[in-house]
Amino acid sequence: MSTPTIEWIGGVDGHLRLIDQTKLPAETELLDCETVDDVWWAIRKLSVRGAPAIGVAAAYAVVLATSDSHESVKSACDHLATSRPTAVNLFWALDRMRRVADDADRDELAERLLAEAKAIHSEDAEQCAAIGRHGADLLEQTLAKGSGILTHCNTGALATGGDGTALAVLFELHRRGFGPHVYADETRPLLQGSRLTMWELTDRGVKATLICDSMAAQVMREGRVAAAIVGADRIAANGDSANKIGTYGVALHAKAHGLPFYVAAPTTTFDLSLATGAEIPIEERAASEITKPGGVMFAPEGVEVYNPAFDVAPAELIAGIITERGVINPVTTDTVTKMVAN
Ligand SMILES: CSC[C@H]1O[C@H](OP(=O)(O)O)[C@H](O)[C@@H]1O
Repeated sequence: MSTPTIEWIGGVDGHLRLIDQTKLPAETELLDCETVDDVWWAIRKLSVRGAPAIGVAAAYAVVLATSDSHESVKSACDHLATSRPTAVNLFWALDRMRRVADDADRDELAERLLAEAKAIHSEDAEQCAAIGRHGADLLEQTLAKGSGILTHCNTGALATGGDGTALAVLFELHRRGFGPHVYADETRPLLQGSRLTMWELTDRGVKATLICDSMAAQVMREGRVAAAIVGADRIAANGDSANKIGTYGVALHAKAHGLPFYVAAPTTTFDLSLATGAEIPIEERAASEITKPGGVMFAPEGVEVYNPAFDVAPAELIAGIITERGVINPVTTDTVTKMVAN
């Protein structure tokens, strides 16, 4: 992927440039965000999406506020926090920006904010690389070369400030000559798997097969995959992990077929203030994403719709959580806290 998912253009008076992911794979359209609200809408519409990428984009958005006043920075952070509720990286990144603003004098505010946003971005890229290495080490030890590995949604460069989380592991396995065969769930209703993951895997030359979400159990039953690996949007202190809707089903299917189910996420995706996944806020999105995607009528007008964007895989279904610091296994409050707490 030659075009960066997220790029700051210019200096403190610059702007944020994003790939508009709602237009992929048909076209690679760039979105130039000049205001905080431009980024708010980009996050809300999933022009930029994926827990780490949302955090990085929000950090840069704070720089777009009229950053010569602390009050404008505070209101920008408060506004951005209302864009989407589940990915904890958004709130973690905004808190980091608030702390810098609190510590900065007025005449250095803009420079300090831009430096912090760039640091959040580069740190995420390093975390992605480390997750890729730790995950590839683990799967090389536990799976036969050339194994099929199932994944759900999109967790690559499009979802992060670097090479991805679960996809970073698959990219690293590919680089090492392990030859993974990736089975990618299309991931209804917004099709991040078919539109984005297949785009990224194809671009990198990774062997990949697209399946409907409803096919995951059969693919496992036929022995086509030896494991599943997914990302996360918020992980509670006991290891319960919120991720794209359908992930809980993948975890249950993996358990039923005796296959390991892994989660890959940076420590910035953990929320130790929540004891269990029951407390994770789950975003509900518009009915039209199901009934009229792209304006095409898929259901009668006015039907009742339930559209949660995420679900929670309980820790007991997770074989290991791959972080930039190493693998959490077994997944318990004790092991999570030991790995994640600073
Ligand atoms: C690397 S985190 C990616 C994570 O975010 C996705 O959700 P969305 O596309 O709605 O932002 C999905 O849960 C992925 O696993």
